Amino acid sequence: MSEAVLEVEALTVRFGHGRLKVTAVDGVCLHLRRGEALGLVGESGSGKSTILRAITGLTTIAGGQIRLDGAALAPPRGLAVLRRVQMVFQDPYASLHPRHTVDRILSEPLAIHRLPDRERRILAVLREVGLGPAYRFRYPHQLSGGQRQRVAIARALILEPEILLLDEPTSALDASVQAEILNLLEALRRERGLTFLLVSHNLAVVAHLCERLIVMRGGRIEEETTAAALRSGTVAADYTRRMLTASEGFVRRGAAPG
Ligand SMILES: Nc1ncnc2c1ncn2[C@@H]1O[C@H](COP(=O)(O)OP(=O)(O)OP(=O)(O)O)[C@@H](O)[C@H]1O
Repeated sequence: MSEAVLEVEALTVRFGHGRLKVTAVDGVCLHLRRGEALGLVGESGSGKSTILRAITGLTTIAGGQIRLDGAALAPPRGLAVLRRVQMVFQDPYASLHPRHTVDRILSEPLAIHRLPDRERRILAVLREVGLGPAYRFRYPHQLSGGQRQRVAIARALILEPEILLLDEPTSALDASVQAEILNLLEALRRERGLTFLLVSHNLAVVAHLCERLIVMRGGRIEEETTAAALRSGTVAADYTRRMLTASEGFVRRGAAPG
């Protein structure tokens, strides 16, 4: 078994001041091995997105440590770290600049990271996410929701990251498009040997992409389990069982997204 590429140790994140202080993440530990896909599930407000934001350095941490290949990350994140760990957000409508073409959206990270071969990289990554060169000079409003999310994935991939942090990557999409994007992500992980940390409220989505998952509740880890245990309904915590029941039809339909 390979070593952990990403380690989160006793991560604590707080927001607000005084009596309004909220502990959004409370001593969370998680480890990701290279090439693994780990899911983070849990009710709204349980701290899932905050963990991803803390890893990328978008959120200041109050305690704990985040390590990449054994090296502790300090704020602000350097370009080398940002290149290795890329994030894909839920809403491709909000995450793509409305007045920038796909070409410009994909060129920007290359310019920031001073990567050569712009032309070759853009055409290659568009092909990889299933969009031909015809899409290169379109604006986001000239794309469907699924195509926009493909562009958002291409923008992350163009830097050749090792780890993708996926924050509800399919929940803004129609069910049929969700399945296409999940299949694309699965293929990319296999072909590029990527490591995924996926946040989703949808247990079927997590079971589709991840072998292992962590159930969050109130900023803490409630249970660590596997997709196989979810499918067979053999989860330990009552809370996880209730989530499973609430994910209507999950057990009956197996791990199909929807
Ligand atoms: N920037 C912020 N300022 C203040 N409080 C915040 C901020 N970001 C998150 N929180 C609070 O931290 C807690 C955890 O939020 P977080 O977004 O991580 O939850 P989540 O599990 O991702 O929820 P959801 O599934 O709804 O996205 C919540 O109580 C939220 O209100």
